[in-house]
Amino acid sequence: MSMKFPIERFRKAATPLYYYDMELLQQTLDKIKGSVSRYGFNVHYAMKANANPAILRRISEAGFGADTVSGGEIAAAINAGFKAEDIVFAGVGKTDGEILLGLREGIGCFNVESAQELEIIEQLALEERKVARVALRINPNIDAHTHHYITTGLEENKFGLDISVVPQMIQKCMQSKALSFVGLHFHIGSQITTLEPYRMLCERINAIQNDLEQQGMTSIKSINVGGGLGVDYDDPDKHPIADFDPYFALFHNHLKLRDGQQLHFELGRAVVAQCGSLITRVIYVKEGIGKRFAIVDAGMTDLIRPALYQAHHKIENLTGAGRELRQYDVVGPICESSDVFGHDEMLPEVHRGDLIALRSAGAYGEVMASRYNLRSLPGCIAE
Ligand SMILES: Cc1ncc(COP(=O)(O)O)c(C=O)c1O
Ligand SMILES: N[C@@H](CCCC[NH3+])C(=O)O
Repeated sequence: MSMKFPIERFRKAATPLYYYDMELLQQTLDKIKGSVSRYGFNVHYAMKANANPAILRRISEAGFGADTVSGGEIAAAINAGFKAEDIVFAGVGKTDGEILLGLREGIGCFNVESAQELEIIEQLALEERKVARVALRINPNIDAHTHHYITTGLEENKFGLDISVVPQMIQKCMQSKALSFVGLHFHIGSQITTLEPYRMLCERINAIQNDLEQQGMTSIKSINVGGGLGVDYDDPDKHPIADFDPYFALFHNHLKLRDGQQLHFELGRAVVAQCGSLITRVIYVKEGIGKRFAIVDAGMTDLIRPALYQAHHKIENLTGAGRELRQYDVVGPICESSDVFGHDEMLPEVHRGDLIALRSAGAYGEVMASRYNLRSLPGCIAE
């Protein structure tokens, strides 16, 4: 069964717009909370996936923390009601200004990605007379078997620290009055659709913990395993809520947490992807040579995932019920040949003015929109 869309609202609205089904978001949040509370785990929502204020507020009200990657995200998280101590801050290139913001707001943790970054955080914390809580992000060299552009835990990737430098960085934290070491951070990639990479991650973390303990380092209070759980882009109505139970159970079963150690997750896509759709209007239908194009008013500026990762979002003609199926390339108005949402899509005959939904667009959709071609940013209905 397809999602129920408020089509009459869309008819009156300017398009393109992002539509968020807030009830589905709430059900997803309830499901995650039920699932993690069984094990006492924590979730920091990776707000890079979607920082729409209505979405952020709903997620903060549900009691999640926030995983941020910029000063802008820290500020937006605080505005949306996330408590500073529940905010973690990752990223390979934190600027001095962003670190200062994190220190002054008193965020929960800096996920540190290089030895030089640790030096700078220490120096700035000393100047500010603050203690920075830090976790070290380790690159576990695990293949997440996902798109090349969104794998993050391989040695060739820029993210995280090589394990060889971690003991001396923990020592540095122990010796500094401005640094407080809280734990280890990992994140292996995004849109991961099998649990095997996570099982490997658990084994890797178990080995790392054993090694560090043998070197006398026993003060790891928290383990953060990042996010990455994938969603079903092919059939969003079959799986409107991702398979959270086996995912959390895997960590419960395979990760050897020490007494009192906390486990954190940083899920983004699996929280918000399915509640969002990009709604666009057909401007023209054009007969090409051996092709028929449905030219819509949304483009790669509104949803860049197809152009950037060859991703496919399910396409539905919301206003074509009862019409015969015909084949279309669904394309946007941008002056780029990659501005294509779908090739050879079978859709109920498309007419000018029809409303089209690009499904599963709640994650890395609106937040990645740009003004290329000096277009306006897409609108939004969240209800
Ligand atoms: C450090 C970190 N944590 C969490 C996430 C969230 O990933 P996802 O949206 O795939 O759950 C990302 C993005 O890949 C990330 O870079
Ligand atoms: N933006 C990507 C995911 C990147 C995740 C951030 N590390 C996507 O749309 O799939």
